[in-house]
Amino acid sequence: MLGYLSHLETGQTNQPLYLFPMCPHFHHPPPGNPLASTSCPSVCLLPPPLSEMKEKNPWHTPVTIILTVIGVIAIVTLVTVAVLQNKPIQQKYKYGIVLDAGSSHTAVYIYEWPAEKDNNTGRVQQKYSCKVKGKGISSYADEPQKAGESLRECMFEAKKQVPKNRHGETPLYLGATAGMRLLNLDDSSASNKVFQAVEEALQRFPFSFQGARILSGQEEGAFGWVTINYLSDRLKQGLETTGALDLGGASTQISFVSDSYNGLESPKNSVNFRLYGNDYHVYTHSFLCYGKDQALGLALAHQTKSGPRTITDPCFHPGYTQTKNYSILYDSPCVSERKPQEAPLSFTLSGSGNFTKCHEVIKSVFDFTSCNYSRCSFNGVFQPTPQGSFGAFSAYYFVMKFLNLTDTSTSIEVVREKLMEYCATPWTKIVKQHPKVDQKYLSEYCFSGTYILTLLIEGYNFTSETYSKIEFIKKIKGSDAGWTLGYMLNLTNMIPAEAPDSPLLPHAGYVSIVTIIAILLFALFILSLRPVWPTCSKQPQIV
Ligand SMILES: Nc1ncnc2c1ncn2[C@@H]1O[C@H](COP(=O)(O)OP(=O)(O)O)[C@@H](O)[C@H]1O
Ligand SMILES: [Ca+2]
Repeated sequence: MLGYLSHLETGQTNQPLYLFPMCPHFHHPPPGNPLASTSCPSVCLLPPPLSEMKEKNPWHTPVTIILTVIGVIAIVTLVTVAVLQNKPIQQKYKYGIVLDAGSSHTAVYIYEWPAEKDNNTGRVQQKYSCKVKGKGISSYADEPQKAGESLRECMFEAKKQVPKNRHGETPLYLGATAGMRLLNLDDSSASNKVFQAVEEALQRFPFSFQGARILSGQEEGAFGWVTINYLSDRLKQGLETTGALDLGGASTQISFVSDSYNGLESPKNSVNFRLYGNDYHVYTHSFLCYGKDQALGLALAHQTKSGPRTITDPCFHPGYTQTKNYSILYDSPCVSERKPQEAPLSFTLSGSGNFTKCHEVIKSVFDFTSCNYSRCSFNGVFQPTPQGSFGAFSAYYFVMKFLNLTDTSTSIEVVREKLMEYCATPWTKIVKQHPKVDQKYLSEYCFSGTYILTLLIEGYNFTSETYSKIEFIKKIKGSDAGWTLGYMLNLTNMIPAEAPDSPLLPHAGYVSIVTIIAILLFALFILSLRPVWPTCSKQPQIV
């Protein structure tokens, strides 16, 4: 609007309408006293009449217009530069590959992290995972070549997933766990041959192969702990940590920080870390032979001591039968010494689906009698009382998820009742209810569920209260819970011992401050023009 005062004739009332665009609102003068309302409100700077304004309006002088335009351009440029300068550059990623050679199967994990911030971590995440077809590498003891070949399909996939220009610098690790630990105990030359075969296979890929090795039980437990605490950002923020419970096929790990444990009572159960400026004394233990597949072997060995031809197994559903070979069952070093002297070739197992009896059988595979420390879990192993929250992953998750028991706010008594009912369900009904589930897994969920509960409550001494602090998890923020990420972070030195220096302000804060200052400067510039504006000393003229 050009004029700041207009007099419009309204069609019907012929009332003048006064418009003061510089005032906070327009208003009509009361009838009979048109001038009364035309006086400028005290807070409003009343502009001069149009004729005067045409001469004096500073906005209309070329210098002011140029200055304003320059001012606006300067502010826009300043803010744009501030935003762009500090904006993370188009992300480029680096990669790392870890093969988890477990007792039951091998999985390939690819991790990625922003290329320019290796050390500032909290940012490594799983990009891709591939489950190798077939069994774990330890099952290829008699044909090691095939162990190498089994990895090829997933490794070709990995080659596609990592950009070509990064292949050469991408570290590739293979870590083997309890399956290979057992094979190594049983036949070290066979285990060496398996390693040779997988190394040869992996070296053929364009990545930077860093070797294949067996992780110690301590490493497996401790890196699982690092993974879940890293993924939940507890390490970086110095928060109270979460314990880690990993249930594999051949071994199981428990790792947590306890106020009552400084590492002195049983040094072999202690792992110390300094991460982001904090010291952690982590209690960890790995029980070889107490993964769920080997534990089933222990339970079967307990029931076949005398070499019978048939057994009634309470951990399998009523109506379930299976013939098992004695030599295969007693092949594992976990039970080989207990092989009955005179046994037939095989025995037939018939399920009876009795949770209470199954619980008794499972309890018999733990030794609760000896303890040379202040407190033990089982088999004479030192363990402080479980403390804080826990993440339970791998087979803990698979089994409890299947059984619909991942909600740990459910009391232990109710969990027992549910298992009792599940185990007692006839096998034919179970198969009908789950036609798509692999029958090997399906037949064992009653055993596995009962084993998990026994391991946690009687084995590790979780109580009704501490049980509710366990969370059964598969992934955290899209990355699988497991030892592999922690293993890679450790080997690539990606968690700094000291807290990294962070910028004074986060990016958003920096941009906001620059913007506010720019706006204030602009406002100042506008106000600096104020003295040449007219004030309320003059009354508006009514035309
Ligand atoms: N869907 C599933 N249901 C039940 N158990 C599963 C499922 N997927 C994997 N598992 C079990 O999880 C365990 C994984 O153990 P694994 O990592 O191979 O052994 P370890 O860690 O002892 O070397 C195995 O007992 C395997 O049978
Ligand atoms: Ca495992």
